[in-house]
Amino acid sequence: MNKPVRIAPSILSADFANLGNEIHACQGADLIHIDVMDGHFVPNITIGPLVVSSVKKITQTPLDVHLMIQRPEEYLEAFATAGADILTVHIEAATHLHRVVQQIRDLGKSPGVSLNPATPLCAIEEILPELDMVLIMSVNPGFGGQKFIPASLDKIRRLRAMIEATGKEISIEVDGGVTPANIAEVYKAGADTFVAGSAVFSTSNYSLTIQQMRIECQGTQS
Ligand SMILES: O=C(CO)[C@H](O)[C@H](O)COP(=O)(O)O
Ligand SMILES: [Fe+2]
Repeated sequence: MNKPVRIAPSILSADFANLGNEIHACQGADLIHIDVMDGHFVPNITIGPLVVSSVKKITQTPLDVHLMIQRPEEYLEAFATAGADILTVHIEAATHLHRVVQQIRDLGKSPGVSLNPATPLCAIEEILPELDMVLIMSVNPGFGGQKFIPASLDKIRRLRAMIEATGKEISIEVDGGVTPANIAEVYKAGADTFVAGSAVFSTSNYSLTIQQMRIECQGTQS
């Protein structure tokens, strides 16, 4: 069976002064990816729950909230109330990861765990069966518009094998430097969910770019 394809435009690269229209122009997106940065875990500050709740009011597309923050447990409820559908925390930022994942479930949200490029897959071995999604960072988190780190492909392949061994359906999301030119390779490696910030928002027709990225993946299916 062919793997599903989910395209998640990252609003980090959108025009924040025109955010509602920017999101509406992403017709065909499966998720809206929202990058939350605290200036501590990563060297940048972006969006809080207030913006998430405004976004929630103007779109029915599920919100994929990527928390690049220290002490994520202190903010989960605020982001859940604001309208996040998926809440992804970084393994490097959560000391009691099992408890954090449980908290996300208890809030009725879908839990994801993200790994920085230098974090080995063995770090998620124990928690993997509890997750709905693993987010592989294919750049160092903090900024949009960076180049895809090629070693991420092998990491995705190895993660797909780990997931198959659990017998569960767990998504692999890839974030950073994904473009129409490399998405097919990332899909073939085993990913099913693709964040695209600059690759979407630097084009004149976001919807068409999203469609093109999906077609690139489907072209690899037999
Ligand atoms: O989490 C992120 C950065 O930390 C962003 O989601 C990511 O960088 C998307 O931007 P681009 O597609 O331009 O690389
Ligand atoms: Fe992200």
